[in-house]
Amino acid sequence: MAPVLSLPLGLRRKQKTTIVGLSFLLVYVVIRRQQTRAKRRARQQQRAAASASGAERIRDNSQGKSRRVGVDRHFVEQFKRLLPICIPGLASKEASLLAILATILIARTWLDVWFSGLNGAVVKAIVSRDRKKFIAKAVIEFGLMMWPMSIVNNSLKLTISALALSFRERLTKFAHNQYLDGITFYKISNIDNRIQNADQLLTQDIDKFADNLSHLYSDIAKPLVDIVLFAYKLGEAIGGEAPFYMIGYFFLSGVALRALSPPFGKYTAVEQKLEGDFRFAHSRIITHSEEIAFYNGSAREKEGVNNAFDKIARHVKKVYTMRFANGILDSVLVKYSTEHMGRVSADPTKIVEDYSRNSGYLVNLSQAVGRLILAGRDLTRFAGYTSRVSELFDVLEDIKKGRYERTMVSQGNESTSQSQNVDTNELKGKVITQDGVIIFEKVPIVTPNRDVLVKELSFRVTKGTDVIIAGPNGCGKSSLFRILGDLWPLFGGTVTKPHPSKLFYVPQKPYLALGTFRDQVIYPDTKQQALAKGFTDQKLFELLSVVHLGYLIEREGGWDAVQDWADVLSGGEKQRVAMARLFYHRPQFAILDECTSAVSIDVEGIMYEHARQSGITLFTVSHRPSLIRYHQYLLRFDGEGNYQFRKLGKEDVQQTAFGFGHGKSKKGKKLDEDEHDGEDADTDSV
Ligand SMILES: Nc1ncnc2c1ncn2[C@@H]1O[C@H](COP(=O)(O)OP(=O)(O)OP(=O)(O)O)[C@@H](O)[C@H]1O
Repeated sequence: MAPVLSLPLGLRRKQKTTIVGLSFLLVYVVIRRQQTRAKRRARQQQRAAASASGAERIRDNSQGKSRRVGVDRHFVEQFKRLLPICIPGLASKEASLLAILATILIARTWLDVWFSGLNGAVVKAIVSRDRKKFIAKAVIEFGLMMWPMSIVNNSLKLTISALALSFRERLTKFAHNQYLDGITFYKISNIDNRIQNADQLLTQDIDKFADNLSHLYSDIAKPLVDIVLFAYKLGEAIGGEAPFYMIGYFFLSGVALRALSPPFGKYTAVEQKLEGDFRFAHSRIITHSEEIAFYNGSAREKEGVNNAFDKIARHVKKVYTMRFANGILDSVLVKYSTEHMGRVSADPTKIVEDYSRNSGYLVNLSQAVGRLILAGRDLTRFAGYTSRVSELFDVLEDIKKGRYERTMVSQGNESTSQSQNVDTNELKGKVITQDGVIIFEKVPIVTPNRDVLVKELSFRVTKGTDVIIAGPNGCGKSSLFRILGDLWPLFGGTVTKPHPSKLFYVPQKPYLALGTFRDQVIYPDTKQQALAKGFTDQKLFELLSVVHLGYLIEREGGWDAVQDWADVLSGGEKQRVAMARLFYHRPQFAILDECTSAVSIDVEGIMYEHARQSGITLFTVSHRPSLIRYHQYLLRFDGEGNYQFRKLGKEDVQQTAFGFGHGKSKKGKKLDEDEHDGEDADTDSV
């Protein structure tokens, strides 16, 4: 404050020497601090490379390494990529809003200049005891001025809110287009494991990024306009020295603050991730409330959510303690240095007017420079959100291009984890689209972790030939379908299959969508699409009767009833709805993955018969030998990497078991490891 006030005006030699000396000292401290930090960072990177990935590590997509999130070149690159999404062009709504905001900010600065002048005139009127002038200035002009001031201030808030919402809308729609493009939403959480909580990123982080961006524009643009204008006005009134020294002082303070501040950008990104984990822990309790209640698992779950929360609390505590120390520094270097000063003149009343007006300019100028420096602190927080949002978009883009990255854990003497990049465009597997047939030729069944479950699988199934698939838990039965459905990458061989619209998957736990009861049966079609296919409610009722669910229409209040269907229907009812859905779609091939496990054997038989009559060829995964009778072929895995594909005979129908143990199958070898396992597949083709 005081030293700052006296610096610009009438500086003596001694004072100038002190300033130069202090500046050098400051620069020295900053450089030393940067060096220490660089060393510490290098040590941290070494440690990070040696150890497994920790929760607090921010990953660099391109290299899978830890890196500091802050206002640096990387941030600028990320920001440059996000900006065109937020502001797609000069003719866009966002560009217009920015132009309006700029106009309002200039109007606001102009009003501040007016206010400083008015302030001087009011003080002069008081000192010269000019009652008339006092009333004209302090009461009338001041009163009138409140109107434009208030309109401008509120317009500022309105425009910033509109801008934030527009940015959020652009980013959210952009993200949704990518996330829900094909099966990207599946791959982002099942194949790639760079992102843990995509929901948190899509909801909270995008919102915070948009909000920060809209404020940042005014937080930076307004002080910049203020600095130019008030520096000019002040220079006009008291000469150029004052604004020069003041800006110089704040500039040095800014450099010092930047160097001494902890990496708040990184902390923001970490905080968001921890918030995501916490939310996820709670949403799991809601999703699995019934199972948890039956197990009486509340104490265990409480431990889980409390742990997730404690991590947030510890982190936030660390951050606010650092913010406290940093805030003191901010205040000392920037905030409290924004005081006013004046200059002596001849006429006593003019002196007061000048003093008051120039003080106004000076306060405004110093506040503007101060705000600009403090905006730098907000910028580091913004860098955290930028990093999170751009990481989401990077991963989405990678997945779209067929690339994924996965941290895999290898169990050896020591359990280690390493990141692996897979570019599916470089894989040797080939897909041929052909109606009425499914052929696997030397296809390895490989998990995204590169565990080889079956080295080479070959079989051929034509339309009308139903196959039952058996094998111990974890041998790769569902994995075969994940490969068939393009969920998992095809590492080799050739798969010939009909267009995906002619394959239909019925899982053990059917998905029930939000919406009416009709929506459950026709999912993912809409009512209009169903009607276009000729499915009136009457026809749908016939399908429902096949699976013995006709009573539900009356019980639940008709086809248009909306309920939380996952809660309302029993396990068996859900599975029967899923079978009705299968009959509605009538695909060429149906993959039935333990989808009748909760259905009574008689109703199961009726459903299987109906599927055959409808011309749907079945691929059934089941541990129930009672289902053998509905199939002509058996594909049997032994859990050791071998399989058998053969025709079923009469004697098979009498079987009471598939002849496998119920234990977990042996984990496959890694894809890159040498593989010498013998393959005693007894293959047959249909
Ligand atoms: N997303 C995934 N990423 C990595 N490995 C996976 C993934 N999903 C499943 N696996 C692994 O693949 C192996 C085969 O799983 P799969 O679901 O095909 O077994 P399954 O034969 O259908 O077993 P079950 O009879 O128990 O349903 C298992 O060891 C499992 O841990």
